[in-house]
Amino acid sequence: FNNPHAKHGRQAIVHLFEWKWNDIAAECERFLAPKGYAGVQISPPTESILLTSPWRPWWERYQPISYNLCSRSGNESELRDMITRCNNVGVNIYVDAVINHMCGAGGGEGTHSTCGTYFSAKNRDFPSIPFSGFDFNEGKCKSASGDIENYNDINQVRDCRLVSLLDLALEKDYVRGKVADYMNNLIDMGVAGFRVDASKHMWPGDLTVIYGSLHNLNTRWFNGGARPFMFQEVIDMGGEAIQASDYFPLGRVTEFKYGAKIGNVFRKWNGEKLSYTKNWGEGWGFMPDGNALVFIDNHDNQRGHGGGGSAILTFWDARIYKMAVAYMLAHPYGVARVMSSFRWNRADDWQGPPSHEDGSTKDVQVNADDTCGDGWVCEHRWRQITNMATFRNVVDGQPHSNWWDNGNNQVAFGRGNRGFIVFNNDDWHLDVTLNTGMPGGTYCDVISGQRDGERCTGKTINVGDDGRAHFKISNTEEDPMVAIHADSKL
Ligand SMILES: O=C(/C=C/c1ccc(O)c(O)c1)N[C@@H](Cc1ccc(O)cc1)C(=O)NCCCOc1c(-c2ccc(O)c(O)c2)oc2cc(O)cc(O)c2c1=O
Ligand SMILES: [Ca+2]
Repeated sequence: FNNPHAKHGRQAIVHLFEWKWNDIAAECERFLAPKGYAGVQISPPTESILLTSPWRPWWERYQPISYNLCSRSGNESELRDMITRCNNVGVNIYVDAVINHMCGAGGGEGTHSTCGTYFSAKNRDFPSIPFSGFDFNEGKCKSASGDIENYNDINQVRDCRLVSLLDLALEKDYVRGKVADYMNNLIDMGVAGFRVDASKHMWPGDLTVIYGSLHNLNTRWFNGGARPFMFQEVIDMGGEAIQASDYFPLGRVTEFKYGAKIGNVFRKWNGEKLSYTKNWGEGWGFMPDGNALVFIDNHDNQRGHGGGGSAILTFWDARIYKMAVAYMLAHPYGVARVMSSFRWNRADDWQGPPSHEDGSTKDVQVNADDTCGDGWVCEHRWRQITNMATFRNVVDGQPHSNWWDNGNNQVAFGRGNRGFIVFNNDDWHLDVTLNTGMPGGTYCDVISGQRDGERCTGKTINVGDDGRAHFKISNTEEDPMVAIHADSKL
């Protein structure tokens, strides 16, 4: 369950948060495949409650009311079409699976759902699946309110309602069967795996049984016997009864400490310095490399709450955000996920995706310069990030090597003989000759530009036969970093 089944040596996953299926399909063909992204994490594809107060918040999709594949992003046939088109160009699809709960207990009853299916929250009645009152944990939860009140009581965290969300009784064969049917339907369509939402709130034993009943991946696109890639969302910043390691036997786990620490390092908060990251990875207390799914920000903590607090870097802090994403993509630790966001009014962090008056999601607008518009941020399309996704592919398998630092916030490191990156996060010039470990030759910097035939559109770096090169990076540059790799050599 730890293998993303990436194709053609591709490495990075992109979370196309709230994108419609038709836009994702187009993006796979026109951008993600050509640029070498490995796959896409898509928003929950199931029918959810339809909330109007506040107006269509992004988190309504995390309140399922049926397993009909009909949502803000499109219907079942659009989903099938997108999965097929992305798979056909070697871009995998990973589904955000919300299987811990249904909608909030106060969700009311009726057909206020994304596809008009009837449900009743107060009667815990979801006839489309069907789930009835017997299929929820009401009786099992021992807290006074029925909601989780104490995060150090592991029984409450698993068996009580997370912020009033109706909690599924996943120890029941019937419920396990319905959840597995939902996931197997998607596997048979061709998805490569799942991001499992709110995993902290489900017993590992129940998840073990559910994952055990999942089909192998569709052999139209994957090798026989391929098991779905599973990565569990577990917000573990330390200090709670539940540990990320409880979920290691189930697949990869989100490492929330990664984004929190790297945010402090690049913001230079709490005395952190870039030169301290010489032993980045397990040396910083993160989970073992083979268990980790890493990211700078995610859909929840980019809004300032969730795992990581105010240190989390986002597209709002563009200059140091690009440095942190570049660092993540250059470093060998973990499976890397790049966030792709939409803009919202900072005071209204509940806001959903760019949409029309009727609440329907707007198409993604792609500009002539390959950036996005109309509220879509498309961080994954920013040249510095895209080129570093390519860097990660080119250096795959090469060890972290040739570390240098100035004892403060200027550092450099290589990946064997296939890549090298230099950062200047100090308030003064960087001007130094370093051993890159790379073959002599002329290389294009892939941050300020890239190789275009026999010329560089950005900076040019000359590496001597001794592997040494001279780097000059002013602290006032737009992007105070330089990266070269085997495929950017003239
Ligand atoms: O802010 C939010 C939504 C956050 C959210 C949504 C999806 C996620 O995957 C996630 O990690 C967070 N939701 C708002 C509004 C809200 C939504 C539903 C509800 O019943 C009550 C309120 C909010 O203020 N939520 C309370 C704080 C965030 O508490 C939530 C967490 C959560 C937060 C911290 C933890 O350590 C943790 O283990 C779980 O997970 C969710 C998972 C869901 O599938 C749906 C949710 O509503 C939530 C969720 O509310
Ligand atoms: Ca639960």
